[in-house]
Amino acid sequence: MRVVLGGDVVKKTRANVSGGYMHVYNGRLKRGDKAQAANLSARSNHTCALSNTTDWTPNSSFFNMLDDSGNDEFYSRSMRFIDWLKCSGTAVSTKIELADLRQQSAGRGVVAKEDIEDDEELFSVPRSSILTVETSGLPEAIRSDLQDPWLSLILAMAFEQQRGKESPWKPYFDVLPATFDTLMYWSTEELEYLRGSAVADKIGKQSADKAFSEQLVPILRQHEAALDLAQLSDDDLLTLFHKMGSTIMAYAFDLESPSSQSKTEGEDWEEDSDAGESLPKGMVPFADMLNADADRNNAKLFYEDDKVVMKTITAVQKGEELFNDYGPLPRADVLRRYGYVTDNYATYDVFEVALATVKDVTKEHLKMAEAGVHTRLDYFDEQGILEDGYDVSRASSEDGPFTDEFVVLLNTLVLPAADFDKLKKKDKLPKPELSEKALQLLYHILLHRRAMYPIDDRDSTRNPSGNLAAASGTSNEHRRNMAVQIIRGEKEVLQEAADTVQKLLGDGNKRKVDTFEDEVANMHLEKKQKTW
Ligand SMILES: C[S@@+](CC[C@H](N)C(=O)[O-])C[C@H]1O[C@@H](n2cnc3c(N)ncnc32)[C@H](O)[C@@H]1O
Repeated sequence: MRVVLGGDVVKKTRANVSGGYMHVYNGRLKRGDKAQAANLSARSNHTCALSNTTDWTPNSSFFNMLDDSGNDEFYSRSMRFIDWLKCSGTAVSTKIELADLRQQSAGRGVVAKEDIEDDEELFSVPRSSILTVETSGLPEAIRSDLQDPWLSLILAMAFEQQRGKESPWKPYFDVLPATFDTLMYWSTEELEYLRGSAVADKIGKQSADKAFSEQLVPILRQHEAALDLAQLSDDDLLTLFHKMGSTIMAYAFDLESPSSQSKTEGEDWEEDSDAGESLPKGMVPFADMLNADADRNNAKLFYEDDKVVMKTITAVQKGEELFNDYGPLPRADVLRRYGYVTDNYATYDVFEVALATVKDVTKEHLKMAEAGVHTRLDYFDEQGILEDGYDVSRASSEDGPFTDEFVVLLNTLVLPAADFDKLKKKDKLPKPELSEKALQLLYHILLHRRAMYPIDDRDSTRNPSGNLAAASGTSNEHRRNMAVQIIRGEKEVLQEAADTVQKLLGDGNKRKVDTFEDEVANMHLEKKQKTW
């Protein structure tokens, strides 16, 4: 049995995708080596003249978003960025181009303009062009006050952004997002569209505010004379830090040393969610222009001593988009961290059963006293396997819908007292195969969990006044549509879990009504009647 101490368990992850906040700002990050980043010499300013290049001008086919007037701000920013990349030593294959994917609501992306073979180099970025705490101009006195890699990079980026034209990174900042659809930026009303999903509890805005206010702001106030940044009000600083944090979450990489990159694409490995937290983070210009779409991943970043190299990991045909790997994320997490949703991640959808729900249903269904439930949970905790919540996956997922930890917990909870005492004496746990009693308990947990979602999709998309949310085409409508997909996905997973349990129960399943949904509807009705 896999034992994980708290936190999300990421199964068969190809990139280390950690969760949580400070941890909110934790995105598509890979394993790294602190020493490597520390060895980087401070970055010299990019001073090369822009807009003088020949092969990356608007007339070249490298870039395909020409508009008639040539005045498109999106376009001109892209061109300045391309110029800047060249100045900073980034080498790009002639087989790819930065593309305008706004029509697909995907911003910029990278597309093959010729067939590309497997394992071909797409571009390389010198380590000195990666924006890190060390390569930024953040004064040494401030750097040395900061230990946390997230907070350090947030401050370094905020510092560079605030320098405006003085910053060597200006053309890069100009192609980074100014606004976000990540959950951090959803209003309370918009978050209501996600009612039932555990994702809304994972945003962590308050803990970020606390870390910014208690750690970053005081450091800046101490070094006021040295930084323009310190002239901002506390509120403006928090806004800027959130913007930088959200950018890092969706764009930054963990900086690996070549020796640490031993795991290969497609290899099965597991990582607990905190593994990437302490690694040095960096913004890798151009590598972060690749979008991602679940299993359509066809490129990967490789770490060499003095540069990072993006290579294909499969043959790519002309016209195809190049995709990086953000990991096997449920759509709720893709939305939370990256602010978009595509069907291709649906296969990774989960719903979470909070430990509190397990406790409540156990007490109700098994008529067990609070103390009895706690004795068992305490034992589970002593064994180091108690979690705040348990993810349930698609029935078709490789390891099945229920994790071993969840199964063992349920089996433990339903044991008769004498059997539990025996188990405890032997310092053992039940086998990870659901007993019949555990299946019955699980079915009730699923019913309760399902009742936490609105009875139909329209309920979650009504705003608090009961009206359907804003008109089509608005940002609010876009967010509502994304939320509907998340909630539908989670409800599907719930239905699949219920089907699995019913199947396993077989003849032992003497339900009052035929379907899971009917039982949930009855529960809703009973609840309503009780409140009348
Ligand atoms: C690393 S950046 C990729 C470059 C980005 N498209 C841009 O224009 O800056 C990650 C962001 O790209 C967008 N993105 C990535 N993959 C996407 C996809 N398959 N569909 C839509 N948007 C996507 C999301 O906004 C995400 O937060």
